[in-house]
Amino acid sequence: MITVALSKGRLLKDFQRFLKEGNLPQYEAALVDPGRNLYTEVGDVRFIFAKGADVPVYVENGIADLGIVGEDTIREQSFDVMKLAKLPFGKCRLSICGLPNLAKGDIRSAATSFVNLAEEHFLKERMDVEVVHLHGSVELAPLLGLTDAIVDIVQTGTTLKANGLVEYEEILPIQARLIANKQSFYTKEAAMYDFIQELGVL
Ligand SMILES: Nc1ncnc2c1ncn2[C@@H]1O[C@H](COP(=O)(O)OP(=O)(O)OP(=O)(O)O)[C@@H](O)[C@H]1O
Ligand SMILES: O=P(O)(O)OC[C@H]1O[C@H](OP(=O)(O)OP(=O)(O)O)[C@H](O)[C@@H]1O
Repeated sequence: MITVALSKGRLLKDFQRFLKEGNLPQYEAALVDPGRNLYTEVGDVRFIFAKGADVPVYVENGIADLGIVGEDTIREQSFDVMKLAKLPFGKCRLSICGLPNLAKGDIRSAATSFVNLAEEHFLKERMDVEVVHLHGSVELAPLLGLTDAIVDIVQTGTTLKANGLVEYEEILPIQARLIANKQSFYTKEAAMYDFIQELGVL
């Protein structure tokens, strides 16, 4: 038995579509609507449904052998896991955004849920920017004068446009990643390869 950690949000829906397109009905059917179930088993594969940010925690600690998580999650906080493959879904980007006509030199503060990634970028760019941590609805910050800019995920641009904000600079392209526990390939080699082979992502 191998355990695969999945998020319960948009990446689960994307993975379901991926399974449907990949003609893997046995797994797709099990994931259609887990409801309040936090795990399900299909043959020798157990899927657990976690908060996206917690997926790498289960993989790093060997509770899960594999996991599907956004690149942003495993870049914002480092985890001792194997990054196996980029998956063809969950595509978005982490960008600097703000009100129109904001000059780069005028950015003195930026709100974000990705403090480490934002501070890493501003340090690299030698920009003296105060990073303010928010947990969500980050677009409010420049609208209400909390910060000059934001560092947030942009996918379609709909949220920015709806709030009169513009995207200035992409700092990280993002897509879903398949990650693995470092010991699982030694202890469950055959089962790991069988499942990954079925997904066709390596
Ligand atoms: N518009 C978007 N907003 C946030 N994350 C996005 C977006 N588009 C793609 N993603 C990717 O999806 C991941 C989040 O998906 P996940 O399934 O973990 O949770 P969610 O859909 O954000 O729901 P929640 O975090 O509220 O449970 C992000 O880490 C990012 O890699
Ligand atoms: O470019 P768009 O397609 O508008 O997507 C970007 C928006 O989506 C996310 O918010 P959301 O509320 O969906 O997710 P969250 O709960 O992680 O903030 C993100 O924080 C942006 O606000």
